[in-house]
Amino acid sequence: MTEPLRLGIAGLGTVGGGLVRLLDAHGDRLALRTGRRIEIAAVCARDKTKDRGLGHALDGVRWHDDAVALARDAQVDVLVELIGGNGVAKDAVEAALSLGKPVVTANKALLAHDGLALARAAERAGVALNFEAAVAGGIPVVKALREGFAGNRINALFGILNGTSNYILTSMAATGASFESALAEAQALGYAEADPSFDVDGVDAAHKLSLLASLAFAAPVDFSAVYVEGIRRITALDISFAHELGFRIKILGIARATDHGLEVRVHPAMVPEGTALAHVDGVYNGVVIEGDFVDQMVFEGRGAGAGPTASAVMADIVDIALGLKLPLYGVPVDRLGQIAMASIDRRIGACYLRLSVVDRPGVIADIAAILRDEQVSIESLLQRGRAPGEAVPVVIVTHEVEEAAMRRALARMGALATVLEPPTMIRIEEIKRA
Ligand SMILES: NC(=O)C1=CN([C@@H]2O[C@H](COP(=O)(O)OP(=O)(O)OC[C@H]3O[C@@H](n4cnc5c(N)ncnc54)[C@H](O)[C@@H]3O)[C@@H](O)[C@H]2O)C=CC1
Ligand SMILES: N[C@@H](CC=O)C(=O)O
Ligand code: NA
Repeated sequence: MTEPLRLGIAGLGTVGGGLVRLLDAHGDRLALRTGRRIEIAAVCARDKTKDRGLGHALDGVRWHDDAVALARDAQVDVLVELIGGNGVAKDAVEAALSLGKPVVTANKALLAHDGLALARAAERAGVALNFEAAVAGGIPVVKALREGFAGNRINALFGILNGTSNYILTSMAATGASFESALAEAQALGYAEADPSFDVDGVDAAHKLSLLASLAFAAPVDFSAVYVEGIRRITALDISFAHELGFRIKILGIARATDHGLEVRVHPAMVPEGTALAHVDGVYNGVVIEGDFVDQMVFEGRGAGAGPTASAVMADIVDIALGLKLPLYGVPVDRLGQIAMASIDRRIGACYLRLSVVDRPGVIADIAAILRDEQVSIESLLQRGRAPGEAVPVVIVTHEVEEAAMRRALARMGALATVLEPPTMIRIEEIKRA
């Protein structure tokens, strides 16, 4: 057996703790697989005294209070960054790369903002910067895109990329849980980000989507170019109407090459019931990738949580132990292309609209007139209940419409005195086969 591979683990929370447990359980198996013992040389976290329930797994392991000092520790061969965010995590990753040490990270926020510079630093140092855990948790989707799909031009990829928001939407639909209580459960299970608004506002999914799109299209996709909308405005009423109309509400990340550029968007969507993604529930993520030769492939698995995320982190460590080293975005930074982004205004697709209107003759006629003026064609209209003079919900499903026209119509409908709240619009995504 050759020299051990000595890890420095920065962060001992959900993922770091999971990794320690995984190595404790599978150290022998991993040594057989890689021909090297994978050992923890040093760790770093905020609170040295905290009981993390890790038994004796960290006995004799050196402790650092500072993640950069951990990265620089001469006994550390690989930095495993599991702190998160763009502060000390970034400093530690940069410190490791500058010393020619490979890095494994689960930090999508860091890579979505600084991935290009860090990819350059890793290439300069001639080491790997692996991030399988950063996207779709335990699903090996980075590996799939970087290796398995290498022979394809990718036409589109889309899916459910955030476990916490999927958990919330699923709980609201299945048990009638409130948004707040479902979020609290997801937090208690270790699924949520340190700032859970990243989960519920679509930011985390957008971080992940920008990474997947960069890999898929071999061009850096700036996170700020991603259109982002979260799930806060989704109500139990929308969920129930969705079911009635044959849909499930999911928050999707979509990256698709179109004639007017690359669409990269994250938003709640009505997903047809007969598709695989409609049944990806709870903390599970689902990713669909369309390659020109391989056609469509669907991946499903746990997108968050200690075990699945640690599994992805360990897969990256094993690659390093085996000497596998691939560029962050699949191709070296100086061979990456440029790609024009399509504005969300150019999206063409059907929409679900829900309006809270005064139950009074003529209201629907006013709404229909606006839709006619903006050339929005109605597929169906549903009014539930009867409450003369009071508020009632009206649901409209449109035919395909350009986003810009839909928005103009929404603004005009929202301005009607008889429309009592800003209208809700949820895009209907016609997903072929998957
Ligand atoms: N929890 C999950 O299911 C998943 C998390 N991730 C990513 O993994 C990373 C870690 O996430 P979690 O384990 O959930 O977070 P966590 O909050 O459970 O753990 C963070 C750890 O970092 C330590 N830490 C925080 N600030 C520090 C500092 N300034 N110096 C040293 N240590 C510090 C904390 O003490 C804690 O041990 C994040 O980048 C997150 O986005 C990725 C996939 C799934
Ligand atoms: N907070 C994230 C964790 C994994 O990336 C999620 O809920 O998906
Ligand atoms: Na993954």
